[in-house]
Amino acid sequence: MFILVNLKAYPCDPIEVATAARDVAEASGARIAVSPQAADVARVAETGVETWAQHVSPNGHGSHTGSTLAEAVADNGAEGTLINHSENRLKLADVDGSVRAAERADLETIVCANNPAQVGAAAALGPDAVAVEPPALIGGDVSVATADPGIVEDAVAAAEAVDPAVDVFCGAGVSTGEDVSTAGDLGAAGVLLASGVAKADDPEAVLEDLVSGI
Ligand SMILES: O=C(CO)COP(=O)(O)O
Repeated sequence: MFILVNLKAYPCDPIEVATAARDVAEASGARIAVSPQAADVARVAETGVETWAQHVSPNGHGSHTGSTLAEAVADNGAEGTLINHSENRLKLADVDGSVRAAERADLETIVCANNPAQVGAAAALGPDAVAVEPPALIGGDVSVATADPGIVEDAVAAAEAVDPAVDVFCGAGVSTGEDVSTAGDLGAAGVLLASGVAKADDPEAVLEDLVSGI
């Protein structure tokens, strides 16, 4: 199970979380990545933790003010990127463009989706993985795998029907090792989470609990 910690725009210290994630990954052998804001990608990557962007633009170099180029985040140490997070939704053509831009920059890709139908559409675009995150459960206390196990199973089936090579992640409300374990039992290859770590008083303790469920 891959654990990806999305720091969103939370007011946490990205270096504290990155350092904790690096240490827990090294000690446990688990794959843990941290996804900071674009401005923090370089210094998070410098800690040695696997670093992901939260978004990349569909365009390449040129007259595109406000872009987050896949090439730029890759040059600054990112190894992958989220695309189409529920809080940063794109048009279908731009999801495709962002996946292609990430591929050109050798970034791994996870395309987020709200429901199994969108998972199928996202899988058709050929990312490395898709993630189902029901918006109503994001930021809540109950894990998607507990609150709505059927949505995870249906997402796994939807991706499998389109492209069995595309992994399926789930996210929303994940905060414990038991949540990780339950997600794995439903067929998820990993979890996305944010508030459980970004808002924690002791992010390292939360991460240690999370990897206990792998
Ligand atoms: O959106 C999420 C991860 O990308 C999930 O957020 P929470 O873990 O805060 O529910």
